[in-house]
Amino acid sequence: MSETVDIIRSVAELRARVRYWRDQGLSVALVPTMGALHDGHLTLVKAALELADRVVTSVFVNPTQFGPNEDFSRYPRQEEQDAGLLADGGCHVLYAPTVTEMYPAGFATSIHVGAVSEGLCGDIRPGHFDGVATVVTKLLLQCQPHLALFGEKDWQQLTVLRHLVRDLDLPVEVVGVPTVREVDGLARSSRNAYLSAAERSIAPVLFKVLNQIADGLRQGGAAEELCRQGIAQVLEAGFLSVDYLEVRAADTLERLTRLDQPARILVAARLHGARLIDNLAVEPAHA
Ligand SMILES: Nc1ncnc2c1ncn2[C@@H]1O[C@H](COP(=O)(O)OP(=O)(O)OP(=O)(O)O)[C@@H](O)[C@H]1O
Ligand SMILES: CC(C)(CO)[C@@H](O)C(=O)[O-]
Ligand code: BAL
Repeated sequence: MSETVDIIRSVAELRARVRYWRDQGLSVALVPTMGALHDGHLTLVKAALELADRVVTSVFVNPTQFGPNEDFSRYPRQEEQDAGLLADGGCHVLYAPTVTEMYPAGFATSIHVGAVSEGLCGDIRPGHFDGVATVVTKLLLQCQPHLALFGEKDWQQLTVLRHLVRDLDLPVEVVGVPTVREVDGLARSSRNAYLSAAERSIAPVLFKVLNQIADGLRQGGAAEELCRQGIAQVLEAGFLSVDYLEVRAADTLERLTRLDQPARILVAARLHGARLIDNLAVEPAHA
């Protein structure tokens, strides 16, 4: 384990470091994050260290993926603590560019990934996935890693980024990492820090409902009815609203009525303190 992690803030310095590694024949993995690191992020770093010789973790709270009424200004920022966690986790470089390094004056380009960006979080957070696709393209071109790792917790994001890399022939392998959960099933998320104690005790109902719907689908149930019951259960538990609870094809994110192909059940719901998302894989018996 390293005791410190090198902090790099400029594209030029990051490029030089990665070129130096590549010249030595070392492989490089990038773990993009928005910081406030938790076990979910550290699991991505651990997976990256198993797959590559050198690991860069980026911490950048990307303004362009937040809507005007979202939590950009209050999103947790704790670089010193993040640097300590990354050092303990064996990460080699923390890449933490400033907003002006990432978006210099006059920046005017945006990347839109069609189809899989629409619906679900794409409808609820207009422009969100354009912001994500644009910043991830920049991070990939700045770092030029062999691999980039993303969490399955953000399944629509992972799907969008797989399409982005495929459609633009970006020379990087996208690796998805299964969701890391608390013991009661709640997906680890930086935004869990916004929850009050009472909300924290309600939050695991999301994972419970996802599992119930998966069981219902495996028994031949109709997706729409199972989701309708699930929404009622989430609201009854104390959530203020449900943005969506849907069964989609795992790869194309097309809406499914029954479990006739590998699927993902995806949910986003709001407590007073935070909007939480989660999802669960479910496969037909003879997929
Ligand atoms: N519980 C988790 N398990 C696996 N991967 C995760 C988990 N939480 C986050 N990640 C992944 O870490 C990367 C960085 O995510 P991010 O920094 O937005 O953290 P987050 O906890 O998802 O925060 P937020 O509260 O903003 O959703 C993404 O690829 C995300 O999918
Ligand atoms: C991929 C990402 C780092 C892009 O800002 C962000 O959307 C996240 O943390 O999931
Ligand atoms: N983890 C997804 C980033 C976002 O919610 O903006």
